[in-house]
Amino acid sequence: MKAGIIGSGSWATALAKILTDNGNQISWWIRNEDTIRYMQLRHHNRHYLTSVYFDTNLVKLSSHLEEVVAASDVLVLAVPSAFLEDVMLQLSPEALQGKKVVNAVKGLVPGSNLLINDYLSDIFDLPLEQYYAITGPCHAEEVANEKLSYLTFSGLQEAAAQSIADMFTNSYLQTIVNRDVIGVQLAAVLKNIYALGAGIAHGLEYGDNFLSVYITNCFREMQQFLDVYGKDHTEAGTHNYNASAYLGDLLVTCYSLHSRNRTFGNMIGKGYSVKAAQLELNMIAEGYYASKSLFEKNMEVGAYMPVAQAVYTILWQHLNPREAFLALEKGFI
Ligand SMILES: NC(=O)c1ccc[n+]([C@@H]2O[C@H](COP(=O)([O-])OP(=O)(O)OC[C@H]3O[C@@H](n4cnc5c(N)ncnc54)[C@H](O)[C@@H]3O)[C@@H](O)[C@H]2O)c1
Ligand SMILES: O=P(O)(O)OC[C@H](O)CO
Repeated sequence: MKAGIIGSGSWATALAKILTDNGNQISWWIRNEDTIRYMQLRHHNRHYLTSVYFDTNLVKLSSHLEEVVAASDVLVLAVPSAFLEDVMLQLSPEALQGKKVVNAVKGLVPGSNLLINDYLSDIFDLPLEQYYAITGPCHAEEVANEKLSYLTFSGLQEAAAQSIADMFTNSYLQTIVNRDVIGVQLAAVLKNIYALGAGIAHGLEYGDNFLSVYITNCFREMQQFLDVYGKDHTEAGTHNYNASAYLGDLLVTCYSLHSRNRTFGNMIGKGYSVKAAQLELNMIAEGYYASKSLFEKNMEVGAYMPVAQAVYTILWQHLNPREAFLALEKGFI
């Protein structure tokens, strides 16, 4: 299977490393011509994971999206959710016909608040059977350093999910395959919101004891949301909450210093404005967009989500973080 990657941030670069380390030839869509020229000359991405060098014989770079999509059987999406719609709308509605689309984005489409599979189904008529999700606790920076990591590949077509996972499996990357393609995506969206909240707590100088209680309550809230959501969306299926795509990703994003969401939240807890934190981070914290999308989505779902709601209200309605956390403290078990 010929693989294509859409995006040039940290995660796209990490996934390109894994695929090319395994000897796969890839087509890679990079938006910026200067970044392409730099990579052709210097063999690494000048902005993200700069220590990762590529065998340029294995990498075909292009800023023409249609070209990359046409050349790929398996298309990996790794653009932050806030830009995904702008990127995908460059394609014709037939462009994804017959393709396997592998979503590595941990987010909802801002505005419509759709899961990526629902968005691709609406715009490109992509059946869920051709759609796969990559989730799990995995920071691009650790992939760059070849530290042992685990990724989960989910899809209704388990055999195809397995063959995609096999393209990524190697000595530093273990893969897990399941059919829970909706649940793992929602868990990934939620954990970004909770990690941002963990960062806020850290910025407010709560300690490790509180953080462990906070994460416990977030994990329960995540399950409550998925349980309520699943009642109206039977395709959501059953979820193994103790698997690494659920609990593991929540833990790594709340605890790791690599986490963009935690770092962003930490600045908010310390008193930065959203704008100032965005400028300082210079990377995308998905939890910021997710908090709004999830808040709106939950108006229909109706799950009890005090933590996600507090994060949304702090970021989007200027609620004082200290006051929000004082209110949360009382409800934790
Ligand atoms: N970084 C990780 O460790 C990691 C791990 C798993 C999943 N993810 C997910 O991967 C996705 C991508 O995140 P990332 O960490 O690679 O982001 P990043 O912050 O490293 O990169 C941001 C990317 O967005 C691009 N960009 C900026 N403005 C744009 C625009 N207007 N249009 C199109 N692209 C634009 C930049 O060129 C860059 O490629 C997110 O959904 C994230 O949750 C990231
Ligand atoms: O750096 P974060 O917080 O965006 O998280 C990245 C990955 O989703 C961790 O699995």
